Amino acid sequence: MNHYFTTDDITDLPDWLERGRALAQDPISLSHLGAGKTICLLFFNNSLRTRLSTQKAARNLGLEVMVMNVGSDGWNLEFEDGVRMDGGTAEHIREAAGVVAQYADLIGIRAFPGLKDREIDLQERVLKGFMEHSGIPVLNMESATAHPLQALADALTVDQFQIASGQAGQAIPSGGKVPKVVLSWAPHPRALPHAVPNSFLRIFRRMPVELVVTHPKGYELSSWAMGELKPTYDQQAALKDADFVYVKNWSSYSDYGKVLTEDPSWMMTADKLGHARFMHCLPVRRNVVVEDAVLDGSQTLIMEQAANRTVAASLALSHMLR
Ligand SMILES: NCCC[C@H](NC(=O)CCC(=O)O)C(=O)O
Ligand SMILES: NC(=O)OP(=O)(O)O
Repeated sequence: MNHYFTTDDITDLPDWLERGRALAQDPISLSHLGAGKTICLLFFNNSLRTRLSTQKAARNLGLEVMVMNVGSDGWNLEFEDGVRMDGGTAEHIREAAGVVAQYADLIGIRAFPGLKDREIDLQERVLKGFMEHSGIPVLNMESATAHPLQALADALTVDQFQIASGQAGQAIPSGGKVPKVVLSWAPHPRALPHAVPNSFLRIFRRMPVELVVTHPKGYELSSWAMGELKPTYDQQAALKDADFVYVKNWSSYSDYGKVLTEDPSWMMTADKLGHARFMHCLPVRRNVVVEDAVLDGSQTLIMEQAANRTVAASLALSHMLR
């Protein structure tokens, strides 16, 4: 069963990037793949980009699309086995997943973490419940721990801008030096998940880049995300000679789900960015995470990232359909 749950489901990343470049040029070249099949997209949380780009990609592949805001319009789901359901949950994941599979050939799911209980969030009960009980391929549209569609779009974007500097598909500029990519934490008033930085690091650890992570103390990410990487707590030092700066807030992982600081000195500014390209997954809070001058300036890649979300979804769906 070909799920797309994390970027680890990509076995040959250079091949995916190459096929992504072709799909960006000719988005309907695989329109036969999904003919006669249906995908059901289930949203437990808000979305703009994921919802629209996944629908667009599905249609480009010839799929029929059904979308449901299951968080607000569906029944409250039970995930525990063997319980007496006389409380707040009306339907068990076993029936819900099996029923969706009666109407669809593929399922896409967005289900954010509660950010209250780390062990529960790490279980990925929604995504794994659908993977276990539906019997059909499942697409992760941002779960508790991973956002593999965003990360693939980000990898495609860096790859694309290295092509622009003359080294097609290598992500290596002509001088032979690999690009320096910096993930920089930013302040935010709310507690946000770890899915975006986790998947960003999981995929960029496999790219031919120099990867640097910077954040305040207390915001260390999991060893699953970081691997051998060590964070630097000095943002200015981290940003020196950067080629791509990826800005994102996340809440504490060790003091789980807490906002430890909103220190505005971590906000990205045009001055700090220097000559680097700016990246963010969006949605972004202006003048909290990043100042207007960066978002409205010429070094931003946010629209290219958003465009590549359709390419990423096409790659993931074609993997699932094969
Ligand atoms: N899908 C992209 C990011 C989604 C989510 N951001 C948010 O919820 C921001 C909401 C706000 O700014 O209030 C996150 O960080 O994982
Ligand atoms: N970047 C992203 O996933 O955006 P949405 O939350 O709007 O889908």
